Amino acid sequence: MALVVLRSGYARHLPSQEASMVSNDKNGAFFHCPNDGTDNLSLDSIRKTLIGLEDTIIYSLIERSKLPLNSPAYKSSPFPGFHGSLMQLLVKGTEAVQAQFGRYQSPEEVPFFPDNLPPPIVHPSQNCSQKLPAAAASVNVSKDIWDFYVNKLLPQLATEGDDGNYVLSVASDLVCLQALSRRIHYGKYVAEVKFINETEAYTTAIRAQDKDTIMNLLTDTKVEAMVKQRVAKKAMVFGAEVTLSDSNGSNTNNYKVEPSVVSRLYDEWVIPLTKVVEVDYLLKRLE
Ligand SMILES: C=C(O[C@@H]1C=C(C(=O)O)C=C[C@H]1O)C(=O)O
Repeated sequence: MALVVLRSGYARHLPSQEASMVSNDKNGAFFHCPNDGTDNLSLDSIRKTLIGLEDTIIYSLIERSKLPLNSPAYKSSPFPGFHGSLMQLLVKGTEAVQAQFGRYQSPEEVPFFPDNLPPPIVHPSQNCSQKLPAAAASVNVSKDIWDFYVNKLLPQLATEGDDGNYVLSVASDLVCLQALSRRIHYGKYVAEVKFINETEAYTTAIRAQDKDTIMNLLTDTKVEAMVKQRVAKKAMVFGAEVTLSDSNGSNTNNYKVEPSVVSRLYDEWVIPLTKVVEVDYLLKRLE
């Protein structure tokens, strides 16, 4: 059985055979477009997308910080037919539904549980989602993202405690994980543009499988410094506690998520993993 969204907008479960015949022509409006409309690749347009994703990531962290840690949701406990944590169960199930709507047809959307995902019944429209060479498909740092999120970031975000809201907590975790993953795997587009802009230099380094040279070619320390400064500032602005009592309307000592947590997140994880994605993509670019 597969979940099908009909032209009428209603969703129905159909036998898989019938579901795979659902058309996704233009009139059917079943099309997928990266919400930034990346029809043409340029470093500026991609960087603009990454800046937009900073907002998405920071807002998602602020939402998660409203709930306590709820640690039982991350411990392995037997569920009928599934041995894993509540978080793993919810992420796996959500990804299975989203896969049917074509979520993982874009190179920047990488599932955390790629095995046995159902086939898409909705495919991206050709006229607006950017296609990358085949090398992009196998570049995947999801495990690293999951590990740092659960083991390093979450304890800094959520206060100790258990209010039993496990499903709300893990649903909020998934929003954070998908935003972080999208930002980091956007490194594939960055790498492609850098390859196009400096094909000869990258080709020589790729042919020599020279990771250090590739890393040096793609690193822009000025941009990285600006990114870290900007995300800390956004955390201050987005996470400021607004009060009606004091003169300037906000209590500047109390942020929903510590700005230093966000800038360290980028410094220690988001930027390094984005660059790992860029290097891994480029090493495969000439295959
Ligand atoms: C993403 C880019 O590539 C690298 C990674 C960056 C990041 O993750 O913020 C910033 C600059 C580069 O070192 C880029 O050049 O914009």
